Amino acid sequence: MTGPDAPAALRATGLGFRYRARGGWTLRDCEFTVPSGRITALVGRNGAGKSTLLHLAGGLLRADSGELRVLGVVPGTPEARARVALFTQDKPLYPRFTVADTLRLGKKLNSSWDQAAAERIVHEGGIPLPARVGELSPGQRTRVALALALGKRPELLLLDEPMADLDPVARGEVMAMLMAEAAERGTSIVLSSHVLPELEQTCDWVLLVRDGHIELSEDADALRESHAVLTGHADQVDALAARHTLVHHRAAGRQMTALVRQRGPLPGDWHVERPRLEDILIGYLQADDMARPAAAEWTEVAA
Ligand SMILES: Nc1ncnc2c1ncn2[C@@H]1O[C@H](COP(=O)(O)OP(=O)(O)OP(=O)(O)O)[C@@H](O)[C@H]1O
Repeated sequence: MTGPDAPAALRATGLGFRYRARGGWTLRDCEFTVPSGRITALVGRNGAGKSTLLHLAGGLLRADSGELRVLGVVPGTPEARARVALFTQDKPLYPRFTVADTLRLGKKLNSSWDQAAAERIVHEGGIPLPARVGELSPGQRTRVALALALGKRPELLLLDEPMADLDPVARGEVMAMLMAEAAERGTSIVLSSHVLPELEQTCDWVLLVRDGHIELSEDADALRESHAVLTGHADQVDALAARHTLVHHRAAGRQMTALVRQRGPLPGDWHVERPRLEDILIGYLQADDMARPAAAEWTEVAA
């Protein structure tokens, strides 16, 4: 179901998770809602917790605290498994199977299987159906795994760095395919990626994870409208920070460039530019560095 009454694609309340072997919390107090029918960019620095979040949503891991719902249901239940597809970085496929065997298995396991859609995805990559999966390149295996995920005709598609092994042409094709899927079928898509320019045209919702917390869960256009890149004299920074949220700033001599979330009219003595989504995301990701102690301070903390 899509539309205003549809349950959220993802909803988390107080969500927490820790890997037993590791001890501390990997995700903590996560509160967010991703509406259905969106293409969501899941972004964050290495180790922020993106894959963990997708594995929880896909039902491969269980929350240690709080609650996560996918399309209004508990992840990993038969209902959720029927409606949600998860593409993981390790792409678990049987290497001795041919591509045709793999799609046959997809058909056997999924009542809503769309063989034509799955075959189209592998054909577009020039992958012969009789080829053995174990003899394919990583990028070709990515395509087969995507064919399995999309052939299932899921209502929610969770993709963990699907572009990582693809060549530039294939990346464009896969992005176009995902946009068509969302536009034609209303499929909700959550896509983790480090390639920010590719998210600019595709994604209309942003979920940004920082050190196991959700920092942003917001409409992409609303983010563009509420942020500004300002350039001006560095001695104005305190006045700026008093009125607006300073996400990230960088000084070069007396000049300063700042990414701010506006909390009202901007003062006139700054040069103002509207940022691209990529600029905003980089600003938030760089803000991680400002919040972290420098290397020497890490040593002190550890000592
Ligand atoms: N199986 C595991 N056992 C123990 N710790 C893990 C395991 N998987 C991930 N972690 C840890 O959990 C944290 C979050 O990892 P996760 O893979 O979710 O991050 P990520 O945001 O997807 O990173 P990346 O962008 O590098 O893929 C990291 O500190 C990682 O070391």
